[in-house]
Amino acid sequence: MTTGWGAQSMVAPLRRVLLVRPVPPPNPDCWRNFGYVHPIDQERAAAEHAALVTLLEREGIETIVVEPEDPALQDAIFPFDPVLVTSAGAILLRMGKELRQPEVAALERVLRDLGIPIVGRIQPPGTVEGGDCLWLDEHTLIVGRSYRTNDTGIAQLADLLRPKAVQVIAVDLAHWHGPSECLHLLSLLSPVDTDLVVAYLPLLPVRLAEMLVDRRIEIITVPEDEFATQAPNVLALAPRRCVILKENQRTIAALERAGCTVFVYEGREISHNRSGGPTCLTRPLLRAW
Ligand SMILES: NC(=O)NCCC[C@H](N)C(=O)O
Repeated sequence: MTTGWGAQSMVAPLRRVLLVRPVPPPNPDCWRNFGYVHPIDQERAAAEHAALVTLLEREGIETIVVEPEDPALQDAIFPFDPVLVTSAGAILLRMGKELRQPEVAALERVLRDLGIPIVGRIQPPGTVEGGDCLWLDEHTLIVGRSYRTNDTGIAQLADLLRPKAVQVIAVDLAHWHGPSECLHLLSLLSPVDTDLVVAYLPLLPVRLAEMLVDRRIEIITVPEDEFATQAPNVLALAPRRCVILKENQRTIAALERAGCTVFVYEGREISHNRSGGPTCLTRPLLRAW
């Protein structure tokens, strides 16, 4: 078993990762409250999730897989969002989507059991979701100001990270389809190497697009039709070794042309129905070179 924690990178080799199994829904109609696309097929969700865990384990990554006790936590399968893991320990975030707020306490218990120190937490009225947090390098965290992540939350996060020599840079996200739909910064972009990202350019904040150019980071652009199937949400297992939803064929081909080894998974239930890709389905606990 690996020990340690710290993941101030999106691309350093993934050593240890947390996943949360889909818990059977409390009633057949709950998908509507969560804003899902269609009713939940629990059997399929469980099978897709298990296949993703197997994929990661085959790559030699230590997986920690937990299941929530509370059936109301349907979105808990996205453990990327309630917590940020720094080299010093975990920062508990505060969810902008109210139905997801109890996930933070549930993950806090898991982290404590794993012996990972809690080094800070976002307090009300602040909100920050992990999906809006992007490590550009270990000293630079880009945070999307979205319907889920507010100014107070970003200011608190900056205060927590400043003593750890991390600069927080906020970028505004667009309205897109409004607050009822989930649009995180990581819905728009994923790093796959220190000098390569996959991104849907039309919605990318200009400040971030300019930072990529300044840093000479190459951009693989996601085509219009693959934005809908979450092609910009790609999980790097290591530089140029990544996981993406299988239907994104043109983005996969572009990644391969750029020298990436690409692993695919099926996510009709765990990703498309619930609007979250492989980054959201995993919470890296340790990334280390
Ligand atoms: N980081 C992510 O983009 N997470 C996806 C979360 C989707 C979930 N249904 C939500 O609305 O929060």
